[in-house]
Amino acid sequence: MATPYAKELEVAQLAVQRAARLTKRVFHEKAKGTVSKDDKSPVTIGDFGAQALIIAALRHHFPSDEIVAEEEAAQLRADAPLRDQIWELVRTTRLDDADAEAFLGGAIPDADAMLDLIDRGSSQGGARGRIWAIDPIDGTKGFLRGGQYAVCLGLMVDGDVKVGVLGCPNLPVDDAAPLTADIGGAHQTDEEGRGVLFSAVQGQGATSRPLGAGALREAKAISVKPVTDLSSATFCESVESGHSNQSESAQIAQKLNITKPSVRMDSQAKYGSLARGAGDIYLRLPTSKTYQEKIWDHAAGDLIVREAGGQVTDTTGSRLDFSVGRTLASNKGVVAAPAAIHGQVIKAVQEVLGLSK
Ligand SMILES: Nc1ncnc2c1ncn2[C@@H]1O[C@H](COP(=O)(O)O)[C@@H](O)[C@H]1OP(=O)(O)O
Ligand SMILES: [Mg+2]
Ligand SMILES: [Mg+2]
Ligand SMILES: [Mg+2]
Repeated sequence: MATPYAKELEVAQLAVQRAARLTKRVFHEKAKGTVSKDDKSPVTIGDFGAQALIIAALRHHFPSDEIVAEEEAAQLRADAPLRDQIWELVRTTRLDDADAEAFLGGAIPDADAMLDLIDRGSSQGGARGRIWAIDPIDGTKGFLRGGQYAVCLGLMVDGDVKVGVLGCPNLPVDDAAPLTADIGGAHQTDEEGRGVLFSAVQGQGATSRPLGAGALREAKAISVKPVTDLSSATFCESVESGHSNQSESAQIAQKLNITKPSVRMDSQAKYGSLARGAGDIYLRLPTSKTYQEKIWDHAAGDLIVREAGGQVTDTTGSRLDFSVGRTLASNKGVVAAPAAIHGQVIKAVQEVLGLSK
């Protein structure tokens, strides 16, 4: 019997790898074609281009699947120079391996087809059927700042995440590298030391491999690091204080007798770092009563950490619920940690947030 979701996994891994290749080209450009969206958050030509490439591959293999993606093409339809800049990027980005490129369905025919593909990400999500969640660049602020970012893709079936893939071009390849916020010293070029592809299928464990430019590279099984002494634990959180309450996380760390300062890192790279034991705890504490986390910001990371032996819940201790639409409308915040200590962490979170019963 074939391994469940083997094809979805392979398509997702190669699609993320190809999209990451496009984002790396933009990352090294001075001008990243940044425009601001109606919610004032930034988006670059890399976000749009990566979304087009990923959706092209998904449509080629799974044409009747639904897609929830962060970006939409409306702005591009009204801005021909921006559209053409993105089209040039998309047209010229492919995997080095001809078989892998053909497997993804080959080139997008023209700029209009590219716009239509970007707009295929408008599903409202929900609890029924096969729905992909795409964040083409998660951590756009990190991307613009020269920090960490991630190309994120997850597949939900009836609201339950079955496949998760994260492409993290700026994380060190070495799973054992200490967790640092910066992207490695100047000596580390892309090729030699950076770029990781994390993936997981429900019930089949989690892996990491070097992010390649062609066929998939050799994978290694990964797992969270068992924490014996909490006081030496490393906890990570957003760089952006607007995305997570950093004073509350400091109080929680104090309650847990954690002495090391937090590692502040952009994007779902934090989930990947936990899954391979580089970080121990991820705290994402609400900064507003109304903000609802997007499903594309968490689907892949949630599965990868849990398949690596971690536990991921919101601040009340409930699992993240991906079945209620484009957002995690029934959750507040995120707490991720090795399963053995998650209960202790949640207790401290609830005491500090005043949620304890
Ligand atoms: N108030 C908020 N609370 C939590 N996450 C937020 C908030 N505002 C934006 N985000 C999202 O945080 C994600 C990045 O997470 P991190 O800070 O850990 O890198 C982005 O996808 C960003 O969405 P957006 O793309 O709309 O800005
Ligand atoms: Mg965004
Ligand atoms: Mg995001
Ligand atoms: Mg994004």
